Amino acid sequence: MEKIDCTGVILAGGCNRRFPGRNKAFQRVGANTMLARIHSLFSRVFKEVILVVNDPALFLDIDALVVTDIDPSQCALAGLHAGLFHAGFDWSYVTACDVPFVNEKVIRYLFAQRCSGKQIIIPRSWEGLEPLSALYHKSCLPRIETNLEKKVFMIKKFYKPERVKQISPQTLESLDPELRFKFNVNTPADLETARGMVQVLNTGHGREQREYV
Ligand SMILES: Nc1nc2c(ncn2[C@@H]2O[C@H](COP(=O)(O)OP(=O)(O)OP(=O)(O)O)[C@@H](O)[C@H]2O)c(=O)[nH]1
Repeated sequence: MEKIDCTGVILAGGCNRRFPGRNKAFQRVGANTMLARIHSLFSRVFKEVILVVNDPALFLDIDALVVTDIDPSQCALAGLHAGLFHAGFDWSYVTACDVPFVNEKVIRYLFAQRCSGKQIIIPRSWEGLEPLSALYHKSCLPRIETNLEKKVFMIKKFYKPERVKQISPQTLESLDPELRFKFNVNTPADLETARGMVQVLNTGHGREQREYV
């Protein structure tokens, strides 16, 4: 399938406080690190991939535009801001480096839902909106900047409801039945859960293994 005119933004500048001593981006789920899983899918789907970090020295090997936060607030909103600021396309799909099961069908569906008047196309799971698996238009930048200045860091707080298009959990389940695309790893226990979610199928030759993610 063709790559889409959209930037894939991966946020990887967090403090990993609930994952002490290790950087979540480099933890393995299945055969690859979480970051490598996301980057590999993004490189297939998007014409541009941006990684937003606070310590670029950790990410020298990755084939993506690596940028740092512009705002010093140290929160995911600051990462979203830098990602949209540097994006070469109007629309960006934004996710976090600790979301190992990004889903191409969900991404392409969200992209197809763009319409005039909307600045955010966002999945709604059974738990609520999923701001770190959503599509944002560059025109969100001024409201993000205002909230960063006001120190209102919760991402959803900058949304203007009439500019947001929500995608229902029922629709999402038709694309990703277990809504894995939004599973995120905060703790070592979450990492073990993610590893358990990777189903490995022995094909009969006993050697070749395929992951279903
Ligand atoms: N670029 C950038 N990304 C961030 C920043 N803070 C968090 N993120 C990313 O946003 C995503 C969600 O972050 P959180 O889970 O809220 O924070 P975290 O640092 O990963 O983990 P905790 O410290 O345990 O809360 C993760 O991918 C982080 O790497 C930041 O200041 N800058």
